[in-house]
Amino acid sequence: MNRTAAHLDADAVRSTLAGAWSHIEIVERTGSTNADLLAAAERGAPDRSVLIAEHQEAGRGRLARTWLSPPGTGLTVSVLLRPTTVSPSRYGWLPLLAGLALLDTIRELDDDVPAGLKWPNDLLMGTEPRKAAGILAEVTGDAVVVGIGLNVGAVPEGQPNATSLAAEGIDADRSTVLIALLRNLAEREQVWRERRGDPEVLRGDYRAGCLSLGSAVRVELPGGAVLTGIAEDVDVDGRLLLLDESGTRRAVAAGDVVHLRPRA
Ligand SMILES: Nc1ncnc2c1ncn2[C@@H]1O[C@H](COP(=O)(O)OP(=O)(O)OP(=O)(O)O)[C@@H](O)[C@H]1O
Ligand SMILES: O=C(O)CCCC[C@@H]1SC[C@@H]2NC(=O)N[C@@H]21
Repeated sequence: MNRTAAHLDADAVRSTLAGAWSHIEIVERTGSTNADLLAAAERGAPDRSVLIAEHQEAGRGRLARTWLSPPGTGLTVSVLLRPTTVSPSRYGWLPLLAGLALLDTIRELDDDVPAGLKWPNDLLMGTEPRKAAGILAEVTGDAVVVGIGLNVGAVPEGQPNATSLAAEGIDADRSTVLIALLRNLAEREQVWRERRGDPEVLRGDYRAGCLSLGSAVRVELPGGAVLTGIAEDVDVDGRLLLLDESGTRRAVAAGDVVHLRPRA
C-alpha cells in the first residue's frame, strides 16, 4: 500500500493538536500556504493559526525559488505566529527553531537515520546528506509565517540533491508525521516565547544538530561576492558567524545568503 498517497486524516490532526494550535485549516489545493497565511495575517488571523495544503501548486522557497511537492508525497504546512514577547531582531531564530522541530520529529520516528540541519533552512538526511525539508519564514507586521515543506514519500523528480523520509527508510504516514511535527514545533516555540526569545533556549540543541557548524564553508552573497571560512556558531539573532582566513569574524543573516556550500 502506498500510504503517503492517502489524504491526511483531518479529524486526527485537528483533535490531537487542538490544544497547541488555535485554528487548523486543511485545504485541498492552493498556490502557496505561506502566501495565503501572510494574507490572512494581514486580515487579522489569530496567533497560532495553521494552514496545510494537500496539493501546493506554487510553493516558494528562499529568494523566490520554487518548492516542489507532488500531490500526496509530502507535507506543505505554514504556521502564523505573533510572538509579541520576542524582539523582532530575534525572529531569525524561527527557521532554526523549525529545523529543530523537524529533527525532533525524525528522531521520534527513527533515531538511527543520519539527519542534521544546514543553516539556515534545510533539513538534510542520509549518509550522503541530501535535502528532505526546507523552511521559509516571512514577516508581515507583528506576524511571522513559518512554512515547512517535507518530503515524506517519493523524492520529487529532477531534484538531484533531494531525499525523503521513505528514501531514507522511514515508512510513516503523512498524518503521523504532521502531528508529530506540529506538536514539536508548538512545544519549542512556546518555550522560546515564554523565555522572550532567549537564544540559549535553542542554541545548545542547534549547535548539536547543525551540520554546517565547525565546517569550512563558502557563502555566496547577493551581487556575487563570496565569503569563505569556518562556520563557527550562530549569534543571538540566529545569524551565522563566519571566521575567515584573516581571522575576521562576520555575521551573515539568512536573507543575505544566496548559497551556502561546503568549501571545495
Ligand atoms: N521537494 C523538494 N525537496 C528538496 N529540494 C527541493 C524541493 N523542491 C525544491 N527544492 C530545492 O530547494 C531549493 C530552495 O532551497 P534553498 O533556497 O534553501 O536553496 P538550497 O539549494 O537548498 O541551498 P544552497 O544553495 O545554499 O545549498 C530550490 O532551488 C530547489 O532546488
Ligand atoms: O528550501 C526552501 O528554500 C524553503 C522551502 C519552503 C517550502 C514551504 S512548503 C509550505 C510553505 N509554503 C510555501 O510556499 N513555502 C513553504
